[in-house]
Amino acid sequence: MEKIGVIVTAGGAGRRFGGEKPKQFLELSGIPVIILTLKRMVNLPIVGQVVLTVPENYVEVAGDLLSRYNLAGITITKGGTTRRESVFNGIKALTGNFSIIAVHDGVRPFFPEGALSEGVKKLSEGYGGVILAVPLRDTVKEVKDNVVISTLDRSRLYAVQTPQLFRREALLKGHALGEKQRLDAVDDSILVELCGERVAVIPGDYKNLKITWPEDLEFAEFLFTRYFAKELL
Ligand SMILES: Nc1ccn([C@@H]2O[C@H](COP(=O)(O)OP(=O)(O)OP(=O)(O)O)[C@@H](O)[C@H]2O)c(=O)n1
Ligand SMILES: C[C@](O)(CO)[C@H](O)COP(=O)(O)O
Repeated sequence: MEKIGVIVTAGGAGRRFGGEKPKQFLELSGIPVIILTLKRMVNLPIVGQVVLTVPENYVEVAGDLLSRYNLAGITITKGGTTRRESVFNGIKALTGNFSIIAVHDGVRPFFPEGALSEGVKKLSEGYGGVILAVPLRDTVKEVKDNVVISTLDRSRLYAVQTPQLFRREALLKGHALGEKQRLDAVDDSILVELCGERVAVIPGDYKNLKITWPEDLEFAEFLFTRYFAKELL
């Protein structure tokens, strides 16, 4: 099986979450979120190398955490001001010459276990990238000044998740464009899309929560206890 390079990006400040410590270092049942994400990632047979990005002033903290939780072989690098810059730093820190690179949010500890292998399978059909997404479950309306403009066709609307997998050249091309135009990209897929690459969607999971707002941590605690504690404790 061909191994892939993985960037776990955790270089953000967590402004929407708020608080002193970036959300990736907060704990679920006593274990830092970023450690849970890495623990579920590093031992997957498909993973050849993991690069972790963290805010510059957390590089040492992250190193100590990896030692404390016996997570060996992970390269730590400093993040950037934006997610795009952090991932770009991560790409530069990958030492293996992987033809497929996955990017994953450090604050999504509950990604589906088979996501990377499913993504690799889908990429082999000739796509530049593969992303995880789930169909929107709610009715969605466009609203302006508290008045409904329209009701959208939700059958075409998906909520996007990570991991996202890319052919190396497609990701490099996307990030080169992002650097050149100083784009503030919400994900890596958009950079690859802008280069004209086709990006496929495979099923994500509603449990693949991104910890963004304070109440997400409470929900994550529930998900952890209910579904993941057995695997991780
Ligand atoms: N400069 C940044 C910004 C974000 N991220 C990472 O990208 C993922 C998803 O981003 P988001 O939830 O937006 O994180 P933050 O930027 O930390 O949050 P906020 O936008 O609320 O400040 C997180 O794992 C976050 O750490 C990153 O590596 N570098
Ligand atoms: C890639 C991503 O996780 C897609 O959900 C991204 O980080 C989302 O950022 P958002 O600004 O919180 O939507």
